[in-house]
Amino acid sequence: MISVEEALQLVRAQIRDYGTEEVELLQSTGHILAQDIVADRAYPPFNRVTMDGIAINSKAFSAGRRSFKIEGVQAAGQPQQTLVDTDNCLEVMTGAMLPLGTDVVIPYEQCEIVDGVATVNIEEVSTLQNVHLEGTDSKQGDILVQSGHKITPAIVGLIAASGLSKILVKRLPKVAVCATGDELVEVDEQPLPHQIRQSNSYMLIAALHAEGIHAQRYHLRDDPQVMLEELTTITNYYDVVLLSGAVSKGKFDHLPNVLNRLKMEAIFHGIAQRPGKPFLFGKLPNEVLIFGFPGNPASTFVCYQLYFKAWLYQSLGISLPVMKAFLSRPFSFKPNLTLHALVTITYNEGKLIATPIETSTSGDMVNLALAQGILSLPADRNEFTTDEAFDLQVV
Ligand SMILES: Nc1nc2c(c(=O)[nH]1)N[C@H]1C(S)=C(S)[C@@H](COP(=O)(O)OP(=O)(O)OC[C@H]3O[C@@H](n4cnc5c(N)ncnc54)[C@H](O)[C@@H]3O)O[C@H]1N2
Ligand code: MOO
Repeated sequence: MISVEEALQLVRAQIRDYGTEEVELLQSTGHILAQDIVADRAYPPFNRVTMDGIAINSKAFSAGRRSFKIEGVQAAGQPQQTLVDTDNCLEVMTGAMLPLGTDVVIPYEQCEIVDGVATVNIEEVSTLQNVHLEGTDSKQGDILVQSGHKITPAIVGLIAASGLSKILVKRLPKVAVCATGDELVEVDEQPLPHQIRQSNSYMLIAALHAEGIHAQRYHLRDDPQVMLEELTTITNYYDVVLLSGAVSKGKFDHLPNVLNRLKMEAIFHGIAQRPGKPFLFGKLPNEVLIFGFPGNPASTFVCYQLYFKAWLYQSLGISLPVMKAFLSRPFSFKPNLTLHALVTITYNEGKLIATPIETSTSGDMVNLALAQGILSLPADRNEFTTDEAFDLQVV
């Protein structure tokens, strides 16, 4: 068995580059930009009114004028108007262009309007108050988002503002998620007393969605010949196969043998950790990667979060956020294994505090569902105090 650190190194060493592809902007969240996003106009593109109210000329105000006849209304979406008489005002709406001849916006709350005349009840104004000046946020031609960034919803908004409905992104791997085991039935089936529903593949596919990956789901029965045939087809089409179950020592844990017959190079099988000890990782002659997660739900989940994501982020050239958190109470764990404790996370006096979730085994999917993070307690000791910070991955 290898250590967690060795396993992570071996996983990260299998970098893959799947090229680039064009995607619809609304399908791009979670992808990595493969082009710079350039401002096709300034931000904001014009002097933008930021309060509903009136626009005046500051010279009139300085000369002592406090009542302004309303010449008209400048709405958002209307071409720029001009204040004809600088002793007058125009009503202006948030998002409108600041009318020519005006340089101060006074909100309605500071005016009283009677019979088409706005009287202001303030004694001081400053030039360009309540105006978001053209080009303050960026100039035309500036790079707004650099290639290599992970696309967030706010970035989607900015790309839309830049006039692109399709963009170039790094192609994500094609992923198959395979549940194994004769005990598994479909979600909408009623299980017999000896059966369970196949929840791990749903958990994995949901986790992959957050990375922008839309995986396909398969169920492999505990029959080595059928498994071999199905995996032959699957591994000819997908870049990565995530399997759950059938990797430990049981009589029906056929996966290691079947993968061996597919000529998989086993990069490792077994990590000194809990959960997820029998994790099997390998690559096929056609470079397809195999993540054989142990079937217990917490094992599948933790191995996905720690190892698959480490590999994915490394391949995409982005960093997986590493945080540190303190235990909420002293903790002891006797086996010489790294314990990936499922935790809830709180914040106290500038520190992240991780509280281990009481859980029975790695088969406990009920308490797994409460986890907000994974706190990794190293294998080299058995007692863990509250004054040392440990690696935390938020899930
Ligand atoms: N003699 C030994 N037995 C076991 C060892 C060992 O080292 N020696 N390791 C234990 C550990 S640790 C784990 S973790 C499990 C992993 O076993 P497998 O990867 O072979 O998984 P299965 O036996 O197929 O299933 C384990 C458990 O998980 C349930 N399961 C499987 N797939 C799904 C799914 N898609 N959705 C929901 N639940 C699933 C399955 O029914 C079993 O209850 O092995 C220990 N044994
Ligand atoms: O890998 Mo197992 O997860 O310790 O139950």
